[in-house]
Parts: sequence; structure tokens; C-alpha cells
Amino acid sequence: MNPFRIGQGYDVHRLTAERRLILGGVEIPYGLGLLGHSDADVLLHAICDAVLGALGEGDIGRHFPDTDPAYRGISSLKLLREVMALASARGYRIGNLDSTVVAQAPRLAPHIRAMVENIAAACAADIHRINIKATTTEGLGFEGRGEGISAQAVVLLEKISVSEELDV
Ligand SMILES: Nc1ccn([C@@H]2O[C@H](COP(=O)(O)O)[C@@H](O)[C@H]2O)c(=O)n1
Ligand SMILES: C[C@@]1(CO)OP(=O)(O)OP(=O)(O)OC[C@H]1O
Repeated sequence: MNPFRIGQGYDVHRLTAERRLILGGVEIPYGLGLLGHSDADVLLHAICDAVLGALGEGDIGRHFPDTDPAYRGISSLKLLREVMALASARGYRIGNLDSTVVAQAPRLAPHIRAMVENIAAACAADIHRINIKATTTEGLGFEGRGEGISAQAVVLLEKISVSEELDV
């Protein structure tokens, strides 16, 4: 049985007026927010896709269709918890998770710790297993023009050993 599974995820959402900006489950004060069927948390969507990829379970749209009213406005932390329940049912937990948010603005550094804590809690993982980076594109491309925000994530899932499950 393979003790490790690796996955990657990528997502983009458009910035628009009259939406709140939510990244990593943290509401960030900004004049614009991300457009989507859910809360459009682009970072959590990339992470969900990375976990689903590691499990060989397709992508977020397959599990939570954007045609289903049940997911309208939903907190993406709930989606991440559901994805992690699937991982746990298969006997996997987060080995480590690394991610990058690409945003020209706002400045995300002051919010990274709260995002890490939210993601660690949703994944039932130690905060030291979760890393979030932020970068601008120096004004280049759609993120640089402030039209949208993208995020990328890579996750390593590790098999929970039987002895650990039994706590012996
Ligand atoms: N939205 C952002 C983008 C970047 N940061 C922080 O600034 C550092 C430098 O970014 P560059 O794009 O100029 O390389 C970056 O490493 C982040 O720490 C940020 O907080 N919010
Ligand atoms: C998260 C879901 C939930 O319906 O909707 P959106 O917020 O539109 O996000 P996107 O990444 O475009 O598609 C995935 C959907 O599963």
C-alpha cells in the first residue's frame, strides 16, 4: 500500500465590487472581493483540488457542482472539511501542504497566520505542516492588473499507520 500520495491544485477567481474578500477562511478588509458560486475562497479551492488530486478523486467541481444551490455562498472551510473527511476515510492525513496566493493587492502578510490556523483546524493538522506564501506579479498579467487572484497548492498525504490509529 502506498504510504504517500501527492497532489496539486490551481484556481483563479475574478475580483469584483460588492463581494467580501475571503482567503484561507479569513475575511480581509479590501474594496473588492472574489466572484463565485461559493465564498470564492481561491486558496481553499486550490487546496481542496490538491487533496482530491492526491486521492485520485477528480476535482472540486465534481464533488461540489456550481449548479447545486446547496453550495451557494458556502464557506469553503466546510468544503475543505468534507474533502479531508474523504482523505481520513481512506486512512490519509496531511504530511505537509504548501501554497502560494498570487495577488497584487491587498497585502496578505498580516493575515497569513490566521489563514494557517484555519486550514490546520479544517485539516486536523499541526500548524507546522501548513505553509502559505503570497506574491505579487510585479504588475504583470491579470493578477498584476488587479483583475483577479490565483492560488496554487501542493499537498503530500501520508498514510496513518495502524499503530498510530490505535494509539499504541
Ligand atoms: N499580496 C501580497 C503579495 C506579497 N506579499 C509579501 O510581499 C513579499 C514580496 O512580494 P513580491 O511579489 O514583491 O516578491 C512576499 O514574499 C510576501 O511576503 C504580501 O504580503 N501580500
Ligand atoms: C466551489 C464551487 C462550489 O460550487 O463554486 P465556485 O465558488 O464557483 O468556485 P470554482 O472554483 O469556480 O468552482 C468549484 C465549485 O465546486
